[in-house]
Amino acid sequence: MYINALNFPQASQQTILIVEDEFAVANDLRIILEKAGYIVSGIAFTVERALEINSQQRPDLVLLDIHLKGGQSGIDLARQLSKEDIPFVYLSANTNASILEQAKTTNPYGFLVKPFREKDVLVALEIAQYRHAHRIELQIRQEQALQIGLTNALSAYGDWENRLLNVARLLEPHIPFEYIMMGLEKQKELTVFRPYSFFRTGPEEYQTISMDTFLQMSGLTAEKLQQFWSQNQYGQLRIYNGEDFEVICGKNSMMQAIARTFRLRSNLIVPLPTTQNGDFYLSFFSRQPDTYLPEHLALLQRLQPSLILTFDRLLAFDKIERLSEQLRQENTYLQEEVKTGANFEEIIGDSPALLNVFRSVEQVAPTDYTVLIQGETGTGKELIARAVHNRSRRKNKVLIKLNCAALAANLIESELFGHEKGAFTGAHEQRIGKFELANGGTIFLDEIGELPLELQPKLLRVLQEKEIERVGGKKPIFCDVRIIAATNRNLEQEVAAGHFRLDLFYRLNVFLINLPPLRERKEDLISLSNFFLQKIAKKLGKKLTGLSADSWQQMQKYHWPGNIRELEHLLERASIMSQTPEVSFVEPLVVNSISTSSVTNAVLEVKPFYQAERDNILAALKRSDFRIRGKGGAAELLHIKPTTLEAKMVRLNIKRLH
Ligand SMILES: Nc1ncnc2c1ncn2[C@@H]1O[C@H](COP(=O)(O)OP(=O)(O)OP(=O)(O)O)[C@@H](O)[C@H]1O
Repeated sequence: MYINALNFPQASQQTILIVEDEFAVANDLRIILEKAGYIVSGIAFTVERALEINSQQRPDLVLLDIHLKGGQSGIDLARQLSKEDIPFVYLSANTNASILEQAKTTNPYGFLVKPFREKDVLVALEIAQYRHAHRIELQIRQEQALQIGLTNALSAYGDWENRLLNVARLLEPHIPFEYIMMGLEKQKELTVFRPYSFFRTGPEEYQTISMDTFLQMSGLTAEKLQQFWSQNQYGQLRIYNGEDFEVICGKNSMMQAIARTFRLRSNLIVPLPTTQNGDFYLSFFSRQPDTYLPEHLALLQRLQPSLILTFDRLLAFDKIERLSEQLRQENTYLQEEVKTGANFEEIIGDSPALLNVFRSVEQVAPTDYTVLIQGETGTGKELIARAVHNRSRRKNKVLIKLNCAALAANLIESELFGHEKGAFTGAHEQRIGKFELANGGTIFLDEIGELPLELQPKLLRVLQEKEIERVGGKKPIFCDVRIIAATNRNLEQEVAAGHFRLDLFYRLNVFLINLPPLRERKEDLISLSNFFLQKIAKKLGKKLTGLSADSWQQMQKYHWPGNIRELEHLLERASIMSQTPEVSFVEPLVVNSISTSSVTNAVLEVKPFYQAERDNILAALKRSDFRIRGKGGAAELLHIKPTTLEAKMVRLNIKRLH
């Protein structure tokens, strides 16, 4: 632009209104303007007077002081002038930052800082006139640049937080705000996306407001926030200034909480309907009660189509990436499941004790309650967990099983919650954890009593907030997972011994299912034996008709410390050895329960529990020739799962012999 202030040909045609309550300043201005050939349409000391003069003669431009006598300020008048498309230049002296911020929101055509020189005034006027004459063209160019900037920012490499922060930076000069929130309105799938909020702390300075920060600043509890959030609803593109803002805050608790926390007084909301997971929205908040103008609305309306397109594409891309990762891991998991043959759900038995358990399963399955299954090893806790899942609304989603005793202590966290690439040595790729994998479905935490104390608060957080955080991750991820936990320990005793957190125990113990040991439901022995013999016959390709009377009698007397797993193993071994269709035990079942009254000092050497456990494991390993798995392996002798035995060996520092 070429400016020749002292020889402006159209100056004499222009009428200027001076709004200034200091007479000396106003008079100086009048002299400068008239000397340059402008016509001064009037001098007003107040907004009211300025409006009066304007109604008689529309000026070509207004020179406007920010601080004026009377109830209204120059900023109030500026808003009126904007509506009427009259260009204006502010005159100001020692104005503080907040007033300047407000003044900026009115889109002035220039600023003149007092005291000013004649030359400054004339140049400012010339620029203002030029800008006004070319405003449409300028606006189009600015909008195009903004549109390109927004698309680039959104498509840039990086995480959502950075992308959206750049979006906020680009929008702020056009749509002022102190606080901005961006996210998906119907966040059924919070895992895909959660809202991002930024608080403007200064020009070009923003603070990311995470959920935790917001909770701290607002004083809300996580539950309350979740409740407000779920009720949050946005309508169409619109402005809430002044009273409208108060009204909407009265109806929308989420908005009210934000407004109270950051002292906000107006809002502009822009929904961007995408084809992915509901509407994306941008919500601008300002500390001034009347910041948002129809022109802001109009600008966003013009930007809307390209923003929708970009968000749609990005969300779809994100979703595909996530789903394919989940699918890949689900596949691996299911393949493992099929290999372990643990996919059946046939629970045999009709003893009153077991029927009671069935009733509990029917009762709790349709709810989303956390279930805690307690029972000795081999009583069928996993079967019951599957039964709960298969009778729940989640039955078509995956049930992920995790044996807390069989995890290496240093990998447990990453197994449960996943990790980001580079989170620790060896984390070459991002990996989603079992909780994320189970999203929408159920997670079965077997041997929960073995969960290390330091991980218990993290599990508690999932139960309370339904949120997980990947190792090395920056943001929490929402997980809609039902939890079923099982233990063969008495968790209450574990709490008393300080091995298990009381708060976690209460969270898990919402609905307790006690699975009785086999010795308390011997009525089931017949049907269980028949069921297993049929299964074994098929597997071995042998004809098996039943058990010998002697074996049957032994079974009735035996106390079954390894419960149903022991029964199955015993029948399998006997069937293999059996020469006839009628199966008999090769070795008699030893009833080795000792009543406390018969215990003598010679029988009972008291050892620390871990020592006794260690000795017992060593004995089993010795007997099995250090074989853990398979028939006659140490795990079978101890009536525990091989994976559990392996974990115990690591914990008790028992090294394998190769
Ligand atoms: N009622 C039942 N009907 C048929 N099979 C059963 C029944 N109960 C248990 N089983 C079988 O017994 C074995 C052990 O069951 P499961 O693994 O569910 O026990 P658990 O209590 O989870 O054991 P642990 O405490 O060692 O984890 C499995 O092979 C299971 O299929």
